[in-house]
Amino acid sequence: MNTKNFPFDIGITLLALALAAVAVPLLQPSGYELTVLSLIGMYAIALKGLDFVTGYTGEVSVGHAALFGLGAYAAGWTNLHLGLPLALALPLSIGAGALAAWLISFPLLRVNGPFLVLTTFAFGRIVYVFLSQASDVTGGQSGMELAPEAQTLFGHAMTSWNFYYLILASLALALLVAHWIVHSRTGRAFEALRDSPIATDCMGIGTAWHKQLAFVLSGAFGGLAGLLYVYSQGVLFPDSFGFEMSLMFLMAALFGGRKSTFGPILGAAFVVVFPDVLGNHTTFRIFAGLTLAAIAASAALRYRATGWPGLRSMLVPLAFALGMLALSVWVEDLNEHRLAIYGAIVLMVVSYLGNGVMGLLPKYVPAHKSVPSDGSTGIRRVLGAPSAALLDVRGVTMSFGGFNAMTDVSFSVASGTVMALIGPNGAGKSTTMNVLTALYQPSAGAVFFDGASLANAKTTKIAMLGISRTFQNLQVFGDLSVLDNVLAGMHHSIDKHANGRAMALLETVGLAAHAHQLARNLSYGQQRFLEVARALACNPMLLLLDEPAAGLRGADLAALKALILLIKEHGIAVVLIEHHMDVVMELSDSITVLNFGQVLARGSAAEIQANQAVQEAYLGA
Ligand SMILES: Nc1ncnc2c1ncn2[C@@H]1O[C@H](COP(=O)(O)OP(=O)(O)OP(=O)(O)O)[C@@H](O)[C@H]1O
Repeated sequence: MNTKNFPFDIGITLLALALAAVAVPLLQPSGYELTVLSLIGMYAIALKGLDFVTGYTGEVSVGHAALFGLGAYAAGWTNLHLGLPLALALPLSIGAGALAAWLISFPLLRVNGPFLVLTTFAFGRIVYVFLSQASDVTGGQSGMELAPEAQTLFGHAMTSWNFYYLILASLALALLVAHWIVHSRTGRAFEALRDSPIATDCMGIGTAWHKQLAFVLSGAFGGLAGLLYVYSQGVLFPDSFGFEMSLMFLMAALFGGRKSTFGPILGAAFVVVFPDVLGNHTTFRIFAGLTLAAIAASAALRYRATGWPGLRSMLVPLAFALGMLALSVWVEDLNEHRLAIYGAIVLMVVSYLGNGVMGLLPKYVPAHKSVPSDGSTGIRRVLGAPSAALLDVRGVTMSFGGFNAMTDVSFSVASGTVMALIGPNGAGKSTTMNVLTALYQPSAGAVFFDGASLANAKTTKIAMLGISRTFQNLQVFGDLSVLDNVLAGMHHSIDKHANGRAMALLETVGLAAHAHQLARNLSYGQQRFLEVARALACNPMLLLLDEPAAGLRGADLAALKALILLIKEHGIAVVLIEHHMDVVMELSDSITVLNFGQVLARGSAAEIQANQAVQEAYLGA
């Protein structure tokens, strides 16, 4: 990804912020209006932080307000008790948010789904109870009030204008930093782990570390927003950082739109301004009219792009916007229905506009600078002397609660050769691959790779040592582009030549024309080839292919055979699990047959074909 070319999203957002800086004085806002704008800015920074977690790694946090609060209280406390000027508390607030997020990330790593949400909830509660009960430190429910000098810049009074510009500048900076992070290999890793944690680990990227990093970043951004909050408000109350606030952050993040630069600003504006909009008849009518216009325009654009299916997806939002306009015209007193309308709007956006309000805009696809292939195959040749037993599996037993999926399995694979692992369904072939990549720890036996034992080696370490794999149940990173899937495989070797080499790999597997497409839009067969390209991007010495020909026919099957031979020519050892016997017999230098978790036979293709026991157990069938 090219971080020097600002795409549309960040460019437009920064331009909008710059225009706001120029235009707001012309509108002669009141102090109150400036305070509202400043609040939107602060919340947008906190929301951008939350987006690392919700948007990029795909987790849900309902404890974000606690990080915001800790940043605010850390600065407030040091100002009150140690006299540290708030203007100098920046590292402290960012550090407090980041540290708390790092600590909570340890229990979060152990859980998923609803348990993860509950853990963030519990964290938020603990922080809230601390802020509201530890009166000696935080002032408890009576709050923490700072001296007026605290809100100065080294003695110079700060006006609401000063705060407005300070927050605008901080927001621009926060958006730029976030943009830089999500467009780096780290951002790619966040998205990879969201789509397939197993594949992420198997490419050596490290799911756990990147998940923690996303939480730490969300804490750092939350802490920064907290500092701006205490600096501009001068007082802190625990209720500003409780569960309701966390929920509001989450709602605003989803409302504005995930993974969008402008989304957090829209989300923040919605939660700050909308209660006022609803309180006034005229403003609500204007809002309802503008909403209908925006949804109608978006529906028209979708109709033009994709015809009836595009329009159909917008019918419910259109009906909703019409209903809201009718309501704003006919119902006199909206005040008592305020909360219901608020809830209905959130429900609508979250359920029917998957990408939030920003999803209403036509998808902007930046013109990709087509990076040419570097002209090679993209496959890294294995250097050094070939090894007769690059992979040496010795007496491995893998037991699941008393059931042995593998019993005393031994085989070895030489560099630059193809060894097929065949056998009936349930024979233990995929289990073997899972043991080789440390997704399972064997109950007995040992695995040696390139002369060293893999005992206790983690999945990511094994990838770094030179073993990469594909998956029987496809594990592509669906929401990344095809090119980014391959670049994710180069996580540890990324350099300025990476794009050219990734394109070369895509050319080698026949997917160069699809480089900028989302991987999930590829056909099943194309995704199989993409997994091979991604695994090759990790520079393996040993490649494990789990049923690469499943679902392939005709020309694709021939292309796969040629590809496996090419891989072998580069000195890479291949373990091939396959049910297509023509592929196995044509390509294999040796074959190991598994049956009920045990090695039934070993030998060349001819020997295996002639083996009576194999005939009976597998080939005959
Ligand atoms: N995590 C697990 N827990 C319990 N049993 C498991 C687990 N993983 C695999 N097994 C069992 O181990 C046996 C071997 O499964 P495995 O997936 O390795 O077979 P396979 O040879 O790859 O089959 P197929 O050709 O159908 O993919 C099966 O009986 C399976 O149910």
